[in-house]
Amino acid sequence: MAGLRDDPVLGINDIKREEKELDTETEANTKAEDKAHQGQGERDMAPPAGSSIHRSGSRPQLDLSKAAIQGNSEDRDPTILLPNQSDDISSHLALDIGGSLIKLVYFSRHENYSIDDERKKNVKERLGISNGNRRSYPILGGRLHFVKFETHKINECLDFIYSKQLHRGGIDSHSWLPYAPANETSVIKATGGGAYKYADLIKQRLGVTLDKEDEMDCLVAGANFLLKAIRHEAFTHMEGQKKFVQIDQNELFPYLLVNIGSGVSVIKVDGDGKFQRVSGTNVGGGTYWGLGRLLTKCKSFDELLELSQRGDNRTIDMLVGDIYGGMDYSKIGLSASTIASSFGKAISENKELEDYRPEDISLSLLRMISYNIGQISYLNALRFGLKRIFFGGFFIRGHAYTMDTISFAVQFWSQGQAQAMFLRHEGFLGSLGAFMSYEKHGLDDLMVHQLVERFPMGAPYTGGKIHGPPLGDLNEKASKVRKI
Ligand SMILES: Nc1ncnc2c1ncn2[C@@H]1O[C@H](COP(=O)(O)OP(=O)(O)O)[C@@H](O)[C@H]1O
Ligand SMILES: CC(C)(COP(=O)(O)O)[C@@H](O)C(=O)NCCC(=O)O
Repeated sequence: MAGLRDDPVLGINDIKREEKELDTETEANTKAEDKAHQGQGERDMAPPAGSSIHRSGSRPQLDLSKAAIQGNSEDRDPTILLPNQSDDISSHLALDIGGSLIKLVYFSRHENYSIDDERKKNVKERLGISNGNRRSYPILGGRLHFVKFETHKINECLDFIYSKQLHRGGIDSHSWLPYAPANETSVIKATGGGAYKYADLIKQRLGVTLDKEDEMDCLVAGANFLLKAIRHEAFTHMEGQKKFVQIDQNELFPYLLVNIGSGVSVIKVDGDGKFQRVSGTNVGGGTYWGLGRLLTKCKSFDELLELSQRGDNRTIDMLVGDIYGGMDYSKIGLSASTIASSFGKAISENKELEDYRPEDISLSLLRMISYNIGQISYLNALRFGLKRIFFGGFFIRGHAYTMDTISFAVQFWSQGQAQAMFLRHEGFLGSLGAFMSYEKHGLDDLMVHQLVERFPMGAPYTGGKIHGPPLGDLNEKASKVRKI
């Protein structure tokens, strides 16, 4: 094939030979993929080669069949592979502009797309195989990427979008989609309050209009997509142990979704598009970061979280034992180590304000807010008789102590009847929902049992390391409560 790359003018025999090669390569790729699945012991879950979800009409669509997380089980905000994606979707980008963070989801074609592929595309087009706006040959996969920026640094986010030309369908979209109308991507989907607040700025900087989607609709759509379509998305986290949970699609609803962003929304989800926001609290992620910054002078959220890992909250929090002379208050099920009053010990007359360590303050604050949210969540689950509570939002930050505290509160108050679960794409529910809203991507058509996970099945589910004092012996405390 020497010289082909340099010489775009091909003879008909070259074109036919190219065409044959293309088909052979496609077949080989399919086989290789099937083999890879077999190697993971997941052959039974893979659909027959070439099968994909039902698609109607001739508009390019997102193909979620075989959608899977890329990377190992501990990766943060992992990329989602779409191995069967064959259409080059123009809806490349969606935004969730929240009170604290901007979340981006964007689609890219498979990285291996190369000049070779461009050559094959030309061949197809010359042969007249191209089918209007729909290609009739696979582009062999794509990816969903997840990126976030701080909302107050929105200009950095816009620079990023511009540098990758995401608002115009990606950096190489013009060579790829020569037939796409120039204004096709001039509207991008956006949700969150910032979709209203920053609409003018975005129009000014990128020349695009935001098509605004309701934040709650998007949160629910994003959560349902992840819970139905992505294996190893949801997990429990107790005493430092992370365990993935496989959710039977038929038993998913109803569930409680608690999104801990700047503030907290509590949503009862009954189905796709069927939900009710049943509660909320203004004591959320913004409270931890805002109050934490005031009290510790930390420069970043992560610095505040790191501080908490070296903290001991017992110097700040008033424990039951502090009040009861070191004893449990067993009659009402409280051990001596239970926090009786968050920050209650910071009133000591023997200490100056400077004597309270930022590390301890950060941990007290983290425990107070996480525990409180866990408790409110449990009460709402109880209100509606729900057993499963999924937590999303970037307050969680994949942080082991935060998740353990929330789980502890749910477990303790429900006496083990309700379960807290977390999502690997915790903070991207809204942006995913906005992305999905470009089209009805046919979630109902998805044969979820056919979806496969790409990281090795044998990956250890170790969970994050716990820093800080133990939360307490849950079994001991719970049994005490039951005795009352
Ligand atoms: N880098 C960060 N900067 C600011 N807040 C962060 C960061 N990482 C995690 N957080 C936490 O995430 C919260 C925002 O979560 P998010 O789900 O993005 O909500 P929102 O939509 O309100 O921005 C913050 O209030 C803070 O607690
Ligand atoms: C107003 C919000 C929906 C905005 O979402 P966010 O940017 O915090 O993710 C949220 O902050 C919230 O639900 N606050 C709690 C308000 C309340 O119920 O008291």
